[in-house]
Amino acid sequence: MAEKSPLIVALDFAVRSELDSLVAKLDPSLCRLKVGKELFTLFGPEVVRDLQRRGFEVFLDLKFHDIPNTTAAAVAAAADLGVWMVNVHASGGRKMMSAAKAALAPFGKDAPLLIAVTVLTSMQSNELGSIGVNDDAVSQVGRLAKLTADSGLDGVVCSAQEVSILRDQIPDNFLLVTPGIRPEGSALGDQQRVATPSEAISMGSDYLVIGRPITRCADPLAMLKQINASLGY
Ligand SMILES: O=c1ccn([C@@H]2O[C@H](COP(=O)(O)O)[C@@H](O)[C@H]2O)c(=O)[nH]1
Repeated sequence: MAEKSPLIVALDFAVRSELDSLVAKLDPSLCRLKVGKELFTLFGPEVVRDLQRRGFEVFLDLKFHDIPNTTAAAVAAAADLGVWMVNVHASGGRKMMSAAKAALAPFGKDAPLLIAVTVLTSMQSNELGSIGVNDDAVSQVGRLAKLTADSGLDGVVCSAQEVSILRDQIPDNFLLVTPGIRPEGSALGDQQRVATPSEAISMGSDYLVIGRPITRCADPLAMLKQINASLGY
């Protein structure tokens, strides 16, 4: 078992005071934090620096998806910011992902982990045809995970439902980061391919991304501690 909790709390907030009030209750020994598109668009890199000053490792979840030159520059900018993890969309292709990985070479051991999003956890297999994918989610995730590994990245974002199948297809140290985590009794919201924290860990997820079930519950700290305890942390 890893020494530190595998939980990454997704900070999806529009109101700065609500963010600050939650973060003040958390502790870097309990979780890492994820800054996504909403928070970064509203508050910019300073919000990342603020979380880092408080001792948190930050996953910058901006899911870059652009031509190789632009994506590589964006990933290098994230590395300059000192984030722990950053991501791109695997559907940007091999050239884009390889360029992003190459852009991290100058950062050496200080480079962030670079992972790629496969199929969003808000999508079901039956929606993939509408975006030109004539396969189910498991097959498409497997295809994009292999492409990501071949492009030299550190791992993928997928749902916990694909993890046990993926483990047979990818290198041992390839990271599987799984959102769509819902503790028993939590509302699914827009998530479709879901698992409980214990299911995700027992299937082999390395990191669990959890937002609303923690951030929108009456006592976020108690919920975070309860999930950690259920996983043995
Ligand atoms: O496939 C994906 C990729 C990213 N996410 C992000 O994870 C969190 C999940 O938040 P919840 O409130 O627990 O649903 C959110 O920030 C997404 O942008 C994802 O859900 N699925």
